[in-house]
Amino acid sequence: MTDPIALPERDPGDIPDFDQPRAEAAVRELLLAIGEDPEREGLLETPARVARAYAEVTAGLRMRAEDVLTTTFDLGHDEMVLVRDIELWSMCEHHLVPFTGVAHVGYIPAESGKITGISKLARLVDVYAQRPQVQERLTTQVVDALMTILEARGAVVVIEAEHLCMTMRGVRKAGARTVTSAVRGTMLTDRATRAEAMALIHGTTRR
Ligand SMILES: Nc1nc2c(ncn2[C@@H]2O[C@H](COP(=O)(O)OP(=O)(O)OP(=O)(O)O)[C@@H](O)[C@H]2O)c(=O)[nH]1
Ligand SMILES: [Zn+2]
Repeated sequence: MTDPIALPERDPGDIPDFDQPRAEAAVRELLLAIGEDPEREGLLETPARVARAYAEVTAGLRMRAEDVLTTTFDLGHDEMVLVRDIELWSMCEHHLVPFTGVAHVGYIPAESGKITGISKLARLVDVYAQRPQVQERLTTQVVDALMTILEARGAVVVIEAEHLCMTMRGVRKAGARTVTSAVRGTMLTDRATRAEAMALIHGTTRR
């Protein structure tokens, strides 16, 4: 059985284009299944709208991490870079409802000092967030991309998110936040570095 967390990365080239008519037909079916009338005025455009919304929130399936981490500079900077509180919207693959929160993404550049633009770290989060996901996989995919594509010496990703499948339905526990973290390379092996990253993430060095 394949490990549901460590899903093998699919090449976006192997993923068919978003099938708008098929998605519209499925939404229409869902409306019928819940006992609604897809022909009533307010719902006439709904299948097309919902389909477009799904295309948007799953756009990451057709994107490659290496295509967003393109801009790299050789600044000779080899100290930690960390972007905190990157807003995040993703979709839980179990219920297809959103989970939302923040990602904190940090890395220690390669010795060559190869770094990327800070906005690219936020784009990287979106590449993996805009797909049906589980939070654990999202976390490890982002950290592994930093290690392989930027050849970072170390990397850390912490995600704090609220899952609507836990708040709007099911167990209905509003406010519960799930925290996941993934740590690689020197961030894992060097205690001081790791402590520095965690202090930055938790904002204890802010003042
Ligand atoms: N580990 C993990 N679990 C998740 C994530 N998103 C949703 N889940 C959980 O996936 C589980 C699916 O469990 P099931 O028992 O099959 O589904 P369910 O009957 O709808 O479960 P309830 O949500 O408890 O009502 C639930 O416990 C969800 O809370 C995630 O990102 N990571
Ligand atoms: Zn869910």
